[in-house]
Amino acid sequence: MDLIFGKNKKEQLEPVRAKVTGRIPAWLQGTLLRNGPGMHTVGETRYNHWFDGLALLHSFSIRDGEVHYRSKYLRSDTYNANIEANRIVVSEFGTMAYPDPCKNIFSKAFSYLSHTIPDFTDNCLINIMKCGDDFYATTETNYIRKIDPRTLETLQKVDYRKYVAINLATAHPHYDGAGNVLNMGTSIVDKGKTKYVIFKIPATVPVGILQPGLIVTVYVKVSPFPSVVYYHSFGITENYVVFLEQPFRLDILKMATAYMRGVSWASCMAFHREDKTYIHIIDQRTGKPVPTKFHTDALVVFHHVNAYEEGNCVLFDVIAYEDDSLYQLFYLANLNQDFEENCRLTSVPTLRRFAVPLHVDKNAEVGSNLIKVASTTATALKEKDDQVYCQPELLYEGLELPRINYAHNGKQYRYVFAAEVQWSPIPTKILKYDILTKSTLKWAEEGCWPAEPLFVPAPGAKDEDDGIILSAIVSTDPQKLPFLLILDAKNFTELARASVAVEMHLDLHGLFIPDTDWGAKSQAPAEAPQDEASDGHAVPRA
Ligand SMILES: CC1=C(/C=C/C(C)=C/C=C/C(C)=C/C=O)C(C)(C)CCC1
Ligand SMILES: [Fe+2]
Repeated sequence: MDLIFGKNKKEQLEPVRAKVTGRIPAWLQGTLLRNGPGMHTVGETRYNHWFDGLALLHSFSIRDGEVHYRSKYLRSDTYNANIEANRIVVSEFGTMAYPDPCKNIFSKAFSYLSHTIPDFTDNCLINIMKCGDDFYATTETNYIRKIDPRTLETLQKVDYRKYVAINLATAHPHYDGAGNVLNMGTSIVDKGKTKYVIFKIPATVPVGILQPGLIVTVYVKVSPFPSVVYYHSFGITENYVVFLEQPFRLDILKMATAYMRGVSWASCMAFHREDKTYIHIIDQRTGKPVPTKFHTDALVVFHHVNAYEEGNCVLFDVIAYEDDSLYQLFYLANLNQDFEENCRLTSVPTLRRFAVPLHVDKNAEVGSNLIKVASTTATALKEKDDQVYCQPELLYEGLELPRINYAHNGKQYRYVFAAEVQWSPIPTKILKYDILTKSTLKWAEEGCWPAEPLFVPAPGAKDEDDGIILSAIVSTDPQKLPFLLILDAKNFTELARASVAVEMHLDLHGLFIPDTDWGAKSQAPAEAPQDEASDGHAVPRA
């Protein structure tokens, strides 16, 4: 397992041509760009957690039935400082690092006191964000790194704090129809208060870099210090934002002393199973929340799947856990040979649908179900003190890394594409879940670990599932090369696979850039391949 998780991956700087079998649809022209941790050891030092690894970008360029692969480490300030020192000198989620190991406790304390809130890492390893014509690697701190999606070169470092008062921001922004970015962030101590901020980055950002003043704050929710909710994503409907105040919290007082105590940020996070989860529904135009206090049981959600409005309700779907075991399992010490034993989730990720009434009749009877929508069995029960208790509908058990046809984001939809996971967090299958018929289609192959399945719509698509699924597959079998899998999203049959003789890493998230999307200013990139497929086999043209 260390081969897949802990081993440092080599970059593939020159595009390498993949060996394609099957037929790639002629319309599929563009670049699949993805991000994830690729290096966990620097010199003699090793990160503790898989989410700490240095960001390794990789891309599959698909053009005229051919596929070219390349990968490059994000040259973040963190990467450069580590490589120069030949050891880990910047703290990450699960690893606290000390730039100068000779410093005693007093100088450590001084170093802390001179940074009331630490300058977090710019190791943007989680996702890729599109802003106008620009692309950024993202993580959950205040930094994003602009990248060149063609060459995977690292460009400017952008500090969100220059534009909006936040210390943390999600790596899962949303986009509206005009391409404006909607994201959420947290200001951890602003005049003694914690603020959750919804902000917008207009798509008209000038080519180059974010400009001050271009980020517009939409909503700020304030909660008393020191409670800081940890959240990894949020949901949007046409008019609302769905924000889950889950009892999975960062303890700011612990964080303030973590550096001195020599413990990681991750150790300052805790799940409080005795608490409730509060559901906030915020009007995007006014920034005002629906005033009723909606709550549900304690849960942990990393990924929102989709949300939409129906019959005076907001319906929203999430992948929910009953504890925080997911983050515990990704400590590299667990991801070793005894992986099967060490790596059992104590709670299986489940797809759950919540229904929240937008208007609550003050006279409704206590105990009555306020949901009149026929499409779900989720309930919202009126309580004595005008609170509403939401009980979700369980749709499917054992899935993570959900994706949808993004044209249906915020709207009614039918299909969830995801990786199937059971008691271990490692995906072994790709799955299509039909919410209407509650049926599934699956793809699996011996020893194959699929990445998040990404849906790309076919041109002129009519049905929600008219298109293909892209997933990068790594294998536990050393004889089997990693490959890009292309499935027909309708019936889940394999259309093609593109194998590459490289060390591919298990990644997290990414996006597909159709060639038609490259800014008018530039052409789709031409590849100058180092020809891997020149072994005489014909590369089929669709
Ligand atoms: C560095 C750092 C953080 C990083 C968190 C990361 C990197 C989380 C990654 C989560 C993933 C990959 C989840 C997948 O489902 C915090 C805790 C926000 C705050 C303190 C500083
Ligand atoms: Fe994520």
